[in-house]
Amino acid sequence: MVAPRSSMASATASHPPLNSRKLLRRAILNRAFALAYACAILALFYHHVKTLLRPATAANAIAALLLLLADAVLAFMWSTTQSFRLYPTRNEEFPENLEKVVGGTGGFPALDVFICTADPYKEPPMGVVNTALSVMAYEYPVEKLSVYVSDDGGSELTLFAFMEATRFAGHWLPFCRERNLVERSPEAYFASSHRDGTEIDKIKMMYESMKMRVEHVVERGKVGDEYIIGDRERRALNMWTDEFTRQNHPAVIEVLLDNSRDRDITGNVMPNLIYLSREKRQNAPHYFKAGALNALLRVSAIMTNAPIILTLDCDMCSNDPKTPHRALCYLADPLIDQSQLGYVQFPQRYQGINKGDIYCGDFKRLFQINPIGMKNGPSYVGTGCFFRRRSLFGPPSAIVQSEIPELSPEHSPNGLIRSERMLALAQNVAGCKYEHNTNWGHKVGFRYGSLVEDYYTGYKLQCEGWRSAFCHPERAAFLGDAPICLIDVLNQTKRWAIGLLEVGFCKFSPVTYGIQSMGLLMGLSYAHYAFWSMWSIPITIYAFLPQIALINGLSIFPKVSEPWFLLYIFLFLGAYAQDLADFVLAGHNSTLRRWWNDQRMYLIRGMTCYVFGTIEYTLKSLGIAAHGFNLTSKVLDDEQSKKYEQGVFEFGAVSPMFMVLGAAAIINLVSLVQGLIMAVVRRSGSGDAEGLVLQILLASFGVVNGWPIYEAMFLRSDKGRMPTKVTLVSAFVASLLYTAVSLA
Ligand SMILES: O=c1ccn([C@@H]2O[C@H](COP(=O)(O)OP(=O)(O)O[C@H]3O[C@H](CO)[C@@H](O)[C@H](O)[C@H]3O)[C@@H](O)[C@H]2O)c(=O)[nH]1
Ligand SMILES: [Mn+2]
Repeated sequence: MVAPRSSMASATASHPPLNSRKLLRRAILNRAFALAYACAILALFYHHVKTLLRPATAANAIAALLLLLADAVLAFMWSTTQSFRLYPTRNEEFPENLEKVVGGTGGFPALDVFICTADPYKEPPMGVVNTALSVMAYEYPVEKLSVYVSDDGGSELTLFAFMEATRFAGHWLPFCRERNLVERSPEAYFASSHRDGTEIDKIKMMYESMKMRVEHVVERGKVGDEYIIGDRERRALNMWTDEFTRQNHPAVIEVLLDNSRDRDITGNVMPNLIYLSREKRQNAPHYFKAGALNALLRVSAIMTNAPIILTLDCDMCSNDPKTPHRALCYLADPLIDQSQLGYVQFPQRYQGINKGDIYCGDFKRLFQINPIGMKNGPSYVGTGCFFRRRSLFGPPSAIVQSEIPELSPEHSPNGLIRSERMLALAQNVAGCKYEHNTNWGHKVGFRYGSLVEDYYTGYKLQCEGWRSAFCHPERAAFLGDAPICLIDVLNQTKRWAIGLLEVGFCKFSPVTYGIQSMGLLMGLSYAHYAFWSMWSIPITIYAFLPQIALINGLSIFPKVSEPWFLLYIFLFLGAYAQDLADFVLAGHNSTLRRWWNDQRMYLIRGMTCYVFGTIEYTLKSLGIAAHGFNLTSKVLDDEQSKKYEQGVFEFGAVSPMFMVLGAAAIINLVSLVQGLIMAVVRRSGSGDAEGLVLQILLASFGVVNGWPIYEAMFLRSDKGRMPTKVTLVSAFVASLLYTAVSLA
């Protein structure tokens, strides 16, 4: 984060403070614990080496080697997580002082908001419209606010929805202002407010009828003639000819609202609203979301070129109309070195998460816990981030010149945004050949080369020397939708895992380039994510190996009476206790149950998306297969929603990922039963079960965690149960492992 110059104490009389940053007390505890834990890890490796040097049997030697591998990876991951724990801080903002410091709202910078959407069927246009309306209604000087919507789906349905939204906004914006609403996405407002009144009824009806028209058009897949109102709309929609397809079409730029002309029903200025669908050609690379954001960056530069940019995904709405004020508490603070502060990131927070958060949809560690510990400020997470436009144009010390002067962050556009000259220029920079042989995506703009363009872009900016600030107000600034179906959750994380590996193994890897550019701790923070999928190695080994050994009566951990036993207990409980403490201290609905489900999802991800992500990444690196950006579906199926609400796992898909989970669950159950029998037999006989205790405990842990899987395989009959085919394959894999090992 930006130097402690921003602390309250340094606020002068002429500048009341805009923010404060405090080191949390737990920093001391964390450091002491890190020291103790590091010693324990060293002791563990000493023990491993000792065992390896004197293995009792060949099986013991193989097991010892695999355990060493698992623990080496765990130790690496542990060391990277320390980068989040040594300097945890809490930030606070004082937006009430903002106007005083910058000299009234006149001192506010202009703000361009970018919203991305990519498919009208997976991302229903009404959702995108709600996102846009919620930010158009920001409590911000309207003449300084512009909203740009990028439609990578190239869909007339989305454009149509925005034409409707434009008309509705004329009523909605004054409605929000007059009533001083906090919820300014109509969907959220109407869902939560049950107040009556003719005014409210009227606008609600207007909203519902717009929604009906839009949904009807989406259902039909075409904008019927009867829905088209004016000539301008007809002209725009006429671009969708038969040759116009999603992968092959010219750029479409529609200025839906122009603040120099358009007024709401009370005669007030409206913010600019621009629809953009960049040019797509089949043979031209389009770089997914990063490409879309760069097109937005250029088109907005031509039209408004605001110094501050907010990026938003279409599945996220504003939940607080004063959010830009909070961001400005950093981006306009005279006590912060503004030439270094690149962006202010708000955490991704979600609505509609079920009570126990069974799929870890909150991603608390990723979005809320780890960011407070990053020394130079958090990474960029793709949405809810206010950028200084300048930060996307080279390091703080040396601006990278643009190909045309109109794109420079220093340029001030003049002229009307609907003027022909401007539209022609915008059309040009939204072309798919525009970036050819330029710095875009490499030194300028959002960076190409990874499916997690957000992480990669933030990383490259921080390597260049930009700092960032984490802003986490009590009331969520934005609320998004998390996937509510297990297979969607796993596919999303798989995409992230692939994207992260792309960065981990590129020539700018955090472990080499990152550490050199940003120092050890920041480098480790980024390395932690880059090699996120390495969790799969220890998790898979610990889910199968000790259990298979147990089935064969082979002891691979220390006996209860040995001191090494205590070391294992300390390492396990210590890590879990610290994880629990971090989780609970993060607040925002941190229940014990949610933590338990969170750790279970760690295990599930470890055996599924991280493994398959690594495989896909490897295939792609070898040139055998290619992967794209699999959009997460935002469509809610009623039955699925209901089941999710009840906290029931949804498995109803035939996926190899589920087969691995099923096999692990079966192996754990069988080994636990067999282990317990063996323990009883050996105790009553002459044998010794002491050496199997840790394995029995581990299998019990696996079984408790696997409960939803057993239910889905053997007890449920609904649509979300494990498909019989998956259960059969899982059982087959488990029995293969069983026989293979017992023969050995
Ligand atoms: O070719 C594309 C693909 C995606 N998107 C947009 O990208 C956003 C994120 O897509 P989504 O399917 O919602 O992915 P998530 O996994 O939910 O998104 C997380 O991960 C992404 C990187 O993989 C980041 O870009 C996101 O900000 C972050 O929230 C959406 O608004 C899409 O419309 C595009 O504009 N063009
Ligand atoms: Mn999303």
